[in-house]
Amino acid sequence: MPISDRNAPVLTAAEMRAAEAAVIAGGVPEYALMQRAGKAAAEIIWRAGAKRETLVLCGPGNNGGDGYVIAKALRDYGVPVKVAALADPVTESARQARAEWGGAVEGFFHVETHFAQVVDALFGTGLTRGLEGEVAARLVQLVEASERSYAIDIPSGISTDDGMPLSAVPHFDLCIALGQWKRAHMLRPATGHWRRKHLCDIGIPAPDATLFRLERPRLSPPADDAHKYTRGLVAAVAGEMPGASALAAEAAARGGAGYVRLIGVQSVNRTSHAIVRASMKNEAALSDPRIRALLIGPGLGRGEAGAERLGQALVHSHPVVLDADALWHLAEGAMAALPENAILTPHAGEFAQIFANLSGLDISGTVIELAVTAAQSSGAVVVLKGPTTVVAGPDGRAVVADAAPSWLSTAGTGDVLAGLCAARLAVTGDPFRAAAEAVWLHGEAARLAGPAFLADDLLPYIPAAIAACL
Ligand SMILES: NC(=O)C1=CN([C@@H]2O[C@H](COP(=O)(O)OP(=O)(O)OC[C@H]3O[C@@H](n4cnc5c(N)ncnc54)[C@H](OP(=O)(O)O)[C@@H]3O)[C@@H](O)[C@H]2O)[C@H](O)CC1
Ligand SMILES: [K+]
Repeated sequence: MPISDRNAPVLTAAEMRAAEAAVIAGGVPEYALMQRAGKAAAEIIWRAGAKRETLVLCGPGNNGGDGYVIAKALRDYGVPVKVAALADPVTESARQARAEWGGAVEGFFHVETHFAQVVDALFGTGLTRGLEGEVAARLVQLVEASERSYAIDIPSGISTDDGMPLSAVPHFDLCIALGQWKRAHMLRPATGHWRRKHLCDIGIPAPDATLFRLERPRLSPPADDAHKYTRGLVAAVAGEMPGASALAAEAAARGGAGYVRLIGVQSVNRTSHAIVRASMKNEAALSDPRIRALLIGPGLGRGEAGAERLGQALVHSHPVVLDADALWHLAEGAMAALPENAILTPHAGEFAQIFANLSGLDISGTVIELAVTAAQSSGAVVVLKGPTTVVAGPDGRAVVADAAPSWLSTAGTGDVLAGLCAARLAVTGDPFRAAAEAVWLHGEAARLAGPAFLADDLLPYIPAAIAACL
């Protein structure tokens, strides 16, 4: 189940093949799908490149088959096209596509090197190993010599399921994904091999997907009769470095919570007066049954005092967001104390520290497998933060955020994200939805803030990010 109908599925190669097989079993021939794919890709290439001379590189499988369909469609648009094949077609559909192209097919190593446009239809989801050295080098040469380049489905040499290059892979202007997004379309380092990507819908639904691309969520304004408690009370517990929890608390207030209480802080410069302070000694402040989300970790400290505060905070079993130093203490053994609705927001280093030591947990794989395994083993929603952030739930669902600005790699942005997670948890009561919304709002606030911001600068952009979702 996607978290909203805006979230497109992201498939493995095997899931894509299964989805394709289901459509074929339903009566659509494979060749018809190839026609749809090739024609859709050709239209994009023609719109981008008009009548620039184009070289289409075709491999032996159905990716190559798409290439022949593209070549024919471009020729029909009046584009001067040449085709160069690495090998003869080995599938029935690719043979048919080559027959319908009907034009000359040149040798991959013998065709001239300089073309305005190059289309890579050598290998797609059927890649089983890296390209031979001289094949990869020739592909790089042809693509680099062109003015524009297009990778059909996946750049040849990129492994579909983990986004890793298995041989030298050039950089393309556009990656044209066919049917559905595949994992490589979301994962680094693959995502560094194109400037833009585009998905062509060719009528292949993906019914059983568990991984989705994070898209703009739909949010609602507060109900007509809302008051601060019905909108959600967030309690943020401070620690040794109160500035971090204050930043997170302000992000929570901007992120839609009706009331934010900052507990255990003596003095913080410049915190909004709307954020209510309370002492750690005031037990009622922490046990308050109206608390819909407890936030602890930013600036907590790794000493005894931090551990003690975490223990005090978890006693009440409020829905919780655990970040930063709270995760550090968690790694020291507090995992069992997690309440039912918990969100953990580790970056890669914290993630390794928490989950590496859990016995029997296989933490190999891409960030997707890591986050899903961690969520399933901990029973919490895991937000694995990084250049590609993954939100995973204990039920195996995950969303991947592939487009966050790299300017987010600055101190304090994690505190802002934790505050947003708490706000959305207080508002929605659903930790998976909350974390996905928070990651999107965080990325959007960063996009709006532009380059070289401080984490504090994100705060005034959060309302505009929310406005984009209403
Ligand atoms: N999924 C869909 O709905 C549609 C997909 N289309 C396109 O089809 C490809 C997938 O096609 P497939 O034939 O499964 O695979 P490829 O074309 O990617 O390549 C398979 C052949 O290549 C050989 N191979 C694999 N790796 C290498 C390598 N490094 N060097 C040389 N040869 C390689 C492989 O042979 P083996 O030796 O491994 O047995 C195959 O012969 C998908 O990406 C889409 O572009 C449809 O056209 C539309 C619907
Ligand atoms: K390709």
